[in-house]
Amino acid sequence: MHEHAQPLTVAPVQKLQGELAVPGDKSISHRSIMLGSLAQGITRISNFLRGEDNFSTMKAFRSMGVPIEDDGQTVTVHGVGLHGLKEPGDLLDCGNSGTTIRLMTGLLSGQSFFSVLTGDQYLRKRPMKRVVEPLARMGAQIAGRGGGTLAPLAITGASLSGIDYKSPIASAQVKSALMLAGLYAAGETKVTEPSLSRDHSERMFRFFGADLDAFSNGVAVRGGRELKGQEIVVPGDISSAAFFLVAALIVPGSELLIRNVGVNPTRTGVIDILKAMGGDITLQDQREVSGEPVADLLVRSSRLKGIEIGGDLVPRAIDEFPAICVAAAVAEGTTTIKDAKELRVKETDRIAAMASNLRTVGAGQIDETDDGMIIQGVESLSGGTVTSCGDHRIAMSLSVAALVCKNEVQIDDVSCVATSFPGFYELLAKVAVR
Ligand SMILES: O=C(O)C1=C[C@@H](OP(=O)(O)O)[C@@H](O)[C@H](O)C1
Ligand SMILES: C=C(OP(=O)(O)O)C(=O)O
Repeated sequence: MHEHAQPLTVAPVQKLQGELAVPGDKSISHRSIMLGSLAQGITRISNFLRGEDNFSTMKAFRSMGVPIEDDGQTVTVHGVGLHGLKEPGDLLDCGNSGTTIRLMTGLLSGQSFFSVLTGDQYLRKRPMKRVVEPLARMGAQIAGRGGGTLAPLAITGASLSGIDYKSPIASAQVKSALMLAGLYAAGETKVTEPSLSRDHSERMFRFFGADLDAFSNGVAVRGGRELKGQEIVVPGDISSAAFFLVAALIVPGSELLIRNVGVNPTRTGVIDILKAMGGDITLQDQREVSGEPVADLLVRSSRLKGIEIGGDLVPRAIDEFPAICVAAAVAEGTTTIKDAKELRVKETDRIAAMASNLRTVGAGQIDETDDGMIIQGVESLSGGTVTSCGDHRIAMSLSVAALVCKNEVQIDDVSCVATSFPGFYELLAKVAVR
């Protein structure tokens, strides 16, 4: 929980109607600051996500001597070149952001200085061995709590050599950490994944002129080539749009047009899943912006049915499972989620958090498994007092569930929503008919 907990009561709605645009993509916003900082020349970023996680990344680069301005419209990064970062004078605090700490661990491994990465109480519990271990094989010198598996992580810059890494998990954070280290490594750094995770790093590396090959299940980066500053327009975050997709599907009589959403195929698992459940979602005006596919999403309320979700779909929808659980809770029949063990090591254990909170608001039978859960849908939910567990996606998912509860839902702390979706409740109020 944040220092100042912000409890909130969410009441049911009649329906959702209208148009909205969700804020910029979190993953792409992080990467635009990182590559912009390492590039030569200026990078201008519009629709940058002004969420706490991205501010953590911004602050870290500022404290390594990168001038970054934000006039409220455009973020301007004055790149210092591949070898222009300066030793930070203090700890780099990554706050709640797994993406910041894991990508920075890779990036900092190949610098010529010492740095220490830490984060909040949740981040300091999340597994770091997944990046520390392959980076150590490249020659990185990283020490940390728990035998180097937990933050804070202390990194002594070292000279790195490329490796051919077969990652046991489909994780864009692991892949991207090695890609960033690869920019500084001798030879080629290759990462193969069990199934392709989000490929924003691959796309942005190419956009900035890095030397890389992307293939169906991974990427190879060759270091040394300077990057060039770019103009980046960040698409809306499909992970944020997901809350409105689920909300409009489950509240009868709703219709929403969500404009300007990133629909990179490595991220559209949530659309595939909701459509397979019977959801009426249409992609309109598909286009490409800064090397990323974008569309407007039209969603109409639908009678959903339970399905089985597993395999390659899971990494393509990893952050949307809390919202998908809400859809499953009011769908007809059984939804089975498997191959999703990664959900247990996010900001909180998202399997346990959703199972227990949904039970509290009157969901049907929910059984947790090691790598997922089995949810029996019910006609309607009742309401009650739930906990966000300090996790932004849990807070927003429970807020969506509240829209179809018979009674109000009290959430203990929604301050965490600012991590990825500042303005979420204002947008919800804008399209809610009460
Ligand atoms: O690379 C990224 O920007 C992200 C990768 C995913 O994490 P993993 O790499 O741990 O799957 C995702 O859950 C996270 O929100 C953002
Ligand atoms: C898991 C998430 O982010 P991170 O790993 O960057 O903390 C998320 O945003 O749902």
